[in-house]
Amino acid sequence: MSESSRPIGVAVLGMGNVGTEVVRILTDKAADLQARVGAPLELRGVAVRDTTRTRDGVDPALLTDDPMALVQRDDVDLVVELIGGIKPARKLILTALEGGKSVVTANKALMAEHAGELSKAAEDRRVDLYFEASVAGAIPVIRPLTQSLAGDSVTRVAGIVNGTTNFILSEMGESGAGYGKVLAEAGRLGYAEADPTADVEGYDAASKAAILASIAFHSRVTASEVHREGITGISAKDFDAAKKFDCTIKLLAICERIDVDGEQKISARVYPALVPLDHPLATVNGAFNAVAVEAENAGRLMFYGQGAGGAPTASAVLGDLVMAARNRVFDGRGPLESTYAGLPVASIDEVPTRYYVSMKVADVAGVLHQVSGEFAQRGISIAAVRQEGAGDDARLIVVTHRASDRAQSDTVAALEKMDSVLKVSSVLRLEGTDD
Ligand SMILES: NC(=O)c1ccc[n+]([C@@H]2O[C@H](COP(=O)([O-])OP(=O)(O)OC[C@H]3O[C@@H](n4cnc5c(N)ncnc54)[C@H](O)[C@@H]3O)[C@@H](O)[C@H]2O)c1
Ligand SMILES: N[C@@H](CCO)C(=O)O
Ligand code: NA
Repeated sequence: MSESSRPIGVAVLGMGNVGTEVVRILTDKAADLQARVGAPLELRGVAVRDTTRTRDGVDPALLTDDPMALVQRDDVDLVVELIGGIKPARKLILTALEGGKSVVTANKALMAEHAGELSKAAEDRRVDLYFEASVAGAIPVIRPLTQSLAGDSVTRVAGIVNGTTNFILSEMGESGAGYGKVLAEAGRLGYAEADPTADVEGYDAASKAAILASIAFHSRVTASEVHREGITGISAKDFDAAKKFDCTIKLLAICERIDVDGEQKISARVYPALVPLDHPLATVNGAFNAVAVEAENAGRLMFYGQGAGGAPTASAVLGDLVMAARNRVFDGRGPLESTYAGLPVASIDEVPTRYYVSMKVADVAGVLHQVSGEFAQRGISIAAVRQEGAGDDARLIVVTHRASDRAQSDTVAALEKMDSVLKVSSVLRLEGTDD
């Protein structure tokens, strides 16, 4: 062995759903990993909250409740951060990078807010910062975007990037199962975040959208710039309504380059939307994720697989770990952060969307005319109207063609004020269609 194939010291921070699987694979596959890296990966320590708890297959001597001391050890070359959240993860990663150690993380919340600071620290010390596991678990999306498509121009990245909400929506759509029960099951299966509000309110998907938009469009987009709506307002009634239009409901993350009055902007948005049953995303169920990428020369690419869960996510972490370790051995480096395009983020108001509006109306002559008049006044063309029920149960469902989201939401606000519209019961956007 050459001098460069000295063992690579690895520190793992956090031993929850993902950390446990990473440690297992590091141990079980040590020989294969060594062959792929060109040097042995040696686990120097595992930071946990409770060092007194025994953990299968882990030497208790490796456990520590002082992650900062572990990160600073001279014999640690690579740090794998799997604690999650901003504190203490940000400081630990910064310390590692500043100390000349490469970092692998699955932390989308952190990468979506602090990518600039962390990338700079990595560049200053010429070390790697990899985060494939932070978006869509096992599915390779970061590396295809930052490396395979580095010579193309990406126009759109869109799909299902949150396993927990997709699991909940799939169950609600198929069996009509109650929301709370399905969410608890998602937690038990290791899909949900430590605080599942991040999943169901769309924060997790918004973080992923920010990461995807940043790397796809060579700009910097943070989670707070992503328009975000969660799934807590979605009910069985919405699914019934969706079925009538041959659609299902999915929480989508959409990142696009759009033209706003001649200016190129980024639209990054997360919301539950109607998706036609014959669209590829409609059949992505459970904790599976799917990401469609459109690029000027490559055309359309689809990525599909397990977007959450300990072992699938650990697969992506290990992929990054092998890359970072090989770079140590062979003195290479992964791609740097690329933000040269510096595109601004569009407001949701500027984005062309399609709306589905279901309302309870007074069963009197002229209601349809009044309602369609509100859409027409704002230049919105109607694609379909359905009248259902009669008397106290008279309902009107309108599906529009594409128009600015501002015009659509203003129309809904106007409908809510009309005497003949008793209640706007459901408003959803419609995606996965051309018009
Ligand atoms: N679970 C998934 O499916 C999944 C998928 C992709 C990415 N991720 C990301 O991976 C990361 C970890 O997720 P997880 O599901 O394993 O979470 P988890 O809550 O199961 O694990 C986190 C672990 O970190 C430990 N911890 C907290 N503070 C600590 C500290 N100061 N020192 C040492 N340990 C500490 C906790 O005790 C816990 O065991 C998060 O950033 C998450 O967003 C998770
Ligand atoms: N909580 C996340 C984990 C994967 O990033 C999800 O459900 O998708
Ligand atoms: Na991934």
